[in-house]
Amino acid sequence: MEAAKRTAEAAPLQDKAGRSVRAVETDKASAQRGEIAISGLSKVYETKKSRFEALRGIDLNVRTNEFVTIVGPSGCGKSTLLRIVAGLDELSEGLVTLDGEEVIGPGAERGMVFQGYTLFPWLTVRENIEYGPKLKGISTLERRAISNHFLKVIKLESFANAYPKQLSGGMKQRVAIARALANRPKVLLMDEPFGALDAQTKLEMQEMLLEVWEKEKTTVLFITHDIDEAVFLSQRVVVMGAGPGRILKTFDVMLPAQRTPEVRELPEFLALKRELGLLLKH
Ligand SMILES: Nc1ncnc2c1ncn2[C@@H]1O[C@H](COP(=O)(O)OP(=O)(O)OP(=O)(O)O)[C@@H](O)[C@H]1O
Repeated sequence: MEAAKRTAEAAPLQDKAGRSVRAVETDKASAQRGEIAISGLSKVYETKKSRFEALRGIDLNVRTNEFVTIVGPSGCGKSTLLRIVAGLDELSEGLVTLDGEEVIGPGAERGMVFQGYTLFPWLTVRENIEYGPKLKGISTLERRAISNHFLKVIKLESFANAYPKQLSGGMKQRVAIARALANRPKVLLMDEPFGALDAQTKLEMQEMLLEVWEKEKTTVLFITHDIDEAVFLSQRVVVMGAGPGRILKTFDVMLPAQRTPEVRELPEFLALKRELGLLLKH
């Protein structure tokens, strides 16, 4: 027993690329996980005086490792839907499952990134990233390996000891993504994460997110107002309509898997943007 314990303690916590062993092992397992199934979902906001049907009859499956974006007019219920998947809001009817298990509340297997910067201002970048693993009781050494890995992924190694107020908006969102990923979520739920960024930073963040998504193998459900962003990032675009919020149409994005900036010039890219634009006008 003692010998086994010693061996475990002596085992390297990082692989050659500097990634924690736990991270590498979890990656292998994550290839088969992260499937969201939403069926017959309705949401009614009700008070004694009023009743508002925000969502009606939503059916949507997001496959393991898939990147799906939801677009739709303001108020059509995109955030409500995401909050229900996150377990932050309750549905009125229907069912949401993650890998077959009913979602009944928030959970570390579902990471959230919002538009507003939600970093803890009193913690450094590294401490923000290590926050979730620390709550889980992961050792200091292993937490360090996790934060090292994600600092590298988001290319902010030199800002490890900086505080959020010392970062630009784009950098803060990179840390928010790293912080969500440090919990090794099965899915990443993103509500207009780049909505507040300037145009150039937004493009850089989109490319960075795709790199991270490919590396970390996470299912992503992403909300945006920006059609260009939706087409560039995703494998599928879901268009919602309002009154009550419902799914109008789903589009497979038939673009090269490698989304280089040149993809934006392709006729297929422009055609899909046009089609989405027309649908959203009505
Ligand atoms: N707690 C609440 N109580 C009552 N109504 C609510 C509540 N939260 C949201 N709503 C209503 O539900 C509808 C959907 O809101 P939601 O924020 O999900 O839309 P959205 O598509 O994300 O909008 P936006 O793109 O502007 O963020 C809106 O009409 C909103 O006013």
